[in-house]
Amino acid sequence: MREEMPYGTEEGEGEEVGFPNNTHKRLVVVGYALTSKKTKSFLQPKLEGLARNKGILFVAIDHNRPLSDQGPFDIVLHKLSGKEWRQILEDYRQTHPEVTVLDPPDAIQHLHNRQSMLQAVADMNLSDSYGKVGVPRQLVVKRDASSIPDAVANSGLTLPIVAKPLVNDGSVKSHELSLAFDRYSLQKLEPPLVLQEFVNHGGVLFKVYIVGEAIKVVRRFSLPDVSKRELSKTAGVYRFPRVSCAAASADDADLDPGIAELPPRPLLERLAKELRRRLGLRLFNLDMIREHGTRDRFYVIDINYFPGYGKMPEYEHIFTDFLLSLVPAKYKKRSG
Ligand SMILES: Nc1ncnc2c1ncn2[C@@H]1O[C@H](COP(=O)(O)OP(=O)(O)OP(=O)(O)O)[C@@H](O)[C@H]1O
Ligand SMILES: O=P(O)(O)O[C@H]1[C@H](OP(=O)(O)O)[C@@H](OP(=O)(O)O)[C@@H](O)[C@@H](O)[C@@H]1OP(=O)(O)O
Ligand SMILES: [Mg+2]
Ligand SMILES: [Mg+2]
Repeated sequence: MREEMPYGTEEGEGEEVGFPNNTHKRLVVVGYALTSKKTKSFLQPKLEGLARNKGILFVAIDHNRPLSDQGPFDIVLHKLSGKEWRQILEDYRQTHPEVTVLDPPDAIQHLHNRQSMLQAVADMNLSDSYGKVGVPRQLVVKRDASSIPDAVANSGLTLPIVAKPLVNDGSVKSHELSLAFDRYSLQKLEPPLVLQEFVNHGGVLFKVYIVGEAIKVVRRFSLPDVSKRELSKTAGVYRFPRVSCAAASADDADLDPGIAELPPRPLLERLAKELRRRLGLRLFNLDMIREHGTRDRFYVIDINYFPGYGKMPEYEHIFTDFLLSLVPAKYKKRSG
């Protein structure tokens, strides 16, 4: 914790800090290591402003200086790739057990492979009166693209198939997905790949954002359904752009209620709670779809670490409350 001057004496601290006069406050210091794109989308003025009012200060981590020489931090927030950075964080966690590192690098690493990413969902086998949550059937092809047609036939996977790079490291390439209408065309793609059954879902997906215990769901436009007729008439593999990320929100669209209805809250609560535990993560989102024609059959198709929270409604309130929930009560601003 950093000890601060009494309220009002520090330049630029403004009138909104809200600590009583003549008392010392302790700021919760959050060091962040994010790409410039992420910093821009996440650390928006409305977040920094609200955070400051609540006694939270965001400080950029300087990559040219040892982490231990910086801070002291209460929390380290990060989304950077690379082995070197992971090692720096692991060492820092060992030497600074009092600092909350969001999230542990090895837990994040688990999401860097599209096969292991969904394993926790498959293992859960979640099914209750609110619905059933699974993952689409999938097959991993490590090498040798020429083996794909036979592998697909033997696995019983049905077409169309979504081909996704096995490695999900945030690179542009790791988001280059294709939709294949016949199994022979898949030979054109470059393994390592995950081949996943395409599940018709009415062209709308649910982004389920998780911040600690908080959950927010939004609708996004997604790939349209593929009819049997269309499938029988089409061949080839088609690259498709980053639909879910680029697509406009589908929250205000005039949609078929059977497609647009959000997944039941109790189901999401259970799913999120269990995934937080199994993945050891507190900051992630899920892409979830409802099988078209069903009311309660859901699939998780993607999990992302530290996603675009800037697009989550009320993220600034949710995130600041979450950060405060991580520090001991004595540091929190007293209300009233
Ligand atoms: N099994 C599937 N069935 C139907 N549609 C799918 C399936 N898998 C992916 N999609 C569609 O393709 C989009 C991209 O897939 P996915 O979310 O796995 O990729 P990503 O590159 O990890 O995306 P993000 O930008 O969310 O990280 C999904 O948002 C959805 O529209
Ligand atoms: O671009 P945004 O900030 O919105 O966030 C996207 C984020 O990009 P960034 O972390 O590089 O910024 C992506 O991460 P990488 O796969 O590239 O690691 C991935 O998590 C997307 O799902 C996020 O979009 P969302 O799922 O929230 O729509
Ligand atoms: Mg996705
Ligand atoms: Mg993803």
